Amino acid sequence: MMNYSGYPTSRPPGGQEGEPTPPAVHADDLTVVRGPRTVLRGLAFTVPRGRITGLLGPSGCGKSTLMRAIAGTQAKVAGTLNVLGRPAGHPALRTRVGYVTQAPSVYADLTVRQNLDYFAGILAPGRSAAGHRGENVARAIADVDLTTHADSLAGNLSGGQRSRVSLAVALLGAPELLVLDEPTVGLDPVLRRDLWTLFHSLAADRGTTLLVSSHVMDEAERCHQLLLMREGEVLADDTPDALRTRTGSETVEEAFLHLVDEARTQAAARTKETTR
Ligand SMILES: Nc1ncnc2c1ncn2[C@@H]1O[C@H](COP(=O)(O)OP(=O)(O)OP(=O)(O)O)[C@@H](O)[C@H]1O
Repeated sequence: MMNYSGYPTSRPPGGQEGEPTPPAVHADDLTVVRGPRTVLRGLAFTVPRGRITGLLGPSGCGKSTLMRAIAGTQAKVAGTLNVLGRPAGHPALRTRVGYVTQAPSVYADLTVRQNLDYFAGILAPGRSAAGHRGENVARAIADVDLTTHADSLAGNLSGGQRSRVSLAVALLGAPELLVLDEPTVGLDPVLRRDLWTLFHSLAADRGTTLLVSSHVMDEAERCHQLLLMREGEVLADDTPDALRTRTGSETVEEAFLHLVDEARTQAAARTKETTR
């Protein structure tokens, strides 16, 4: 059943039947300060559930900072930032949100399987969960296509393979929201395509929401929804099709450039207005 906002209605844990399911992420007037700089300024956007939202923008525009805020690891976050209906960083979100940083976080002196066994043991400790843990570990390794490397030391893998071990760790708990910071950077085209196929099957078959950052505009075409960022602000929050149509562009890259020019013109007009 859909409600007026386009979100399905269901009974959220502890909620009333018929209440709308909150979006995966809802931000309003979100501001983040890092050191002396305001890195994110007054952001307002929504990330829908069960879809792939691409977070795109040039290097340094604030993508990682926004992802850290959503994952609850960023200090000095002001404004509204709700994740799966709770304030970002809420302890109840720990098992519901998977976050993969740009730097792979795996133990180099353990094999792929040992890394996953270790994290699976933290998620579901105890002897009685051993069978379940084994299944989850095998599934996560297969998901990221590392079955043939399961017994290799993580330290002996390539950078791209290590990133996929990190992704497999995040998949272990079957999170409702996966926040992936530049997961395809440095991967060859075949692996990039395979990862995008995995992202689509996670969304379609498991209902997972994915927020995927990239500074490569052609990856935008693979997303259901886009958040285009520039210099700490959201330029657009729309589908690739709508963005292309609205700006009369052939590609999302062209649409992005169009929006940048539009924002510059508006900023110049505002400056002229205030100096009059
Ligand atoms: N610890 C910090 N103190 C002050 N400023 C910081 C800090 N970390 C990042 N910044 C600044 O915040 C801005 C946003 O950084 P962020 O890493 O979020 O960008 P990004 O879009 O993810 O870039 P990239 O694609 O290169 O990873 C940058 O201008 C960066 O210089």
